[in-house]
Amino acid sequence: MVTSSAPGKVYLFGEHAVVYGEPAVPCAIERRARVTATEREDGLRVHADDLKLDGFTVEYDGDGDARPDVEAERPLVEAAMGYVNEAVSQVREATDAPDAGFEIQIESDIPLGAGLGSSAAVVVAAIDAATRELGVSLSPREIADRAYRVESAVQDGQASRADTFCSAVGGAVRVEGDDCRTLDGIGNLPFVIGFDGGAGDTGALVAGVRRLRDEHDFAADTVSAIGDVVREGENVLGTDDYESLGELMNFNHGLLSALGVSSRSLDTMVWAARDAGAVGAKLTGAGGGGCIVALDESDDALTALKYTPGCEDAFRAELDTEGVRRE
Ligand SMILES: Nc1ncnc2c1ncn2[C@@H]1O[C@H](COP(=O)(O)OP(=O)(O)O)[C@@H](O)[C@H]1O
Ligand SMILES: C[C@@](O)(CCOP(=O)(O)O)CC(=O)O
Ligand SMILES: [Mg+2]
Repeated sequence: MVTSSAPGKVYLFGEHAVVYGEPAVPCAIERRARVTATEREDGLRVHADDLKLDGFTVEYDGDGDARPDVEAERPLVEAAMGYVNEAVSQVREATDAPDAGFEIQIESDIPLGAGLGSSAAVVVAAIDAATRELGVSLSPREIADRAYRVESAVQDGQASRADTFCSAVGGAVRVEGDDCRTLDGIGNLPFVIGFDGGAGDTGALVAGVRRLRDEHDFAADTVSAIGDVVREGENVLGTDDYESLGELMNFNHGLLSALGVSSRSLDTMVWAARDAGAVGAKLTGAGGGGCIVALDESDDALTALKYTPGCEDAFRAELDTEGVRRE
């Protein structure tokens, strides 16, 4: 039995545009998914108590047929289980054990589908735990690469390496296409997170941006403009010029909003944080609902968010310099 954990993340800049080759800067945060893998005879048994569908267990027989212990529509179960299924396929391939069976237990402090990278954290931790369980230890970069293939498969071929690389190596990173690097000397930015209690469908939101980008030149320009914001942000990162960083975050949010991935509650939280003095605020991740990230050294934005109707939870997020690790 092996337990591994991996962190979630916020995007300082660049989500969505990163799918089309623009750079992005996600930062790992101290909220983790923990996955325990135990080898079993055959098939796959998954316990995911945090997965809404209110916590359920799915057992797969040797033929890959899912038998959930709750009444749920099959497509719903399959959608929920996609990441774990694909992660186990990657483990079987990496360990050269096509028939390996696993009991997988998932526990996570990262809200699901909220833009904090729960999918990447679960997949990265699952690949690490299950490969180690079979006596194979992959480097964080190899795990990141396999986890990327999982996200790509589940999101219909439309994913970037950003979330999975960030979760595997930790800290602040920069991803542009296949080029993935760690950013040194960033330090702890004063991140405040607001969570509306909801979630967005990453695959559908990514597909929506793709459609707009295919249909309109101005939408393609909007995606490129996000890349420009990131490139400018890189010049400021590592300095203590939070004002400029914040201004660029605000611009990034506006561009994401133009691409249709914000929501009323995300906008409300963004404005609550700004009105309380945050130097910048934007949605993080795929959008549609879920989380915003604001930059504020004082406690004012945090307090304001806690009293903002529609904001279910607000908390500070510390940079997590550690990526995937065995527990
Ligand atoms: N604790 C968990 N247990 C099982 N599956 C999880 C868990 N957390 C995340 N997942 C998987 O990740 C999906 C959410 O990923 P996604 O839509 O990319 O949002 P995000 O990565 O922003 O949280 C869930 O639908 C589920 O399949
Ligand atoms: C929208 C996107 O850029 C980030 C999605 O992040 P999350 O799964 O919502 O945490 C998609 C991707 O990079 O694969
Ligand atoms: Mg995700």
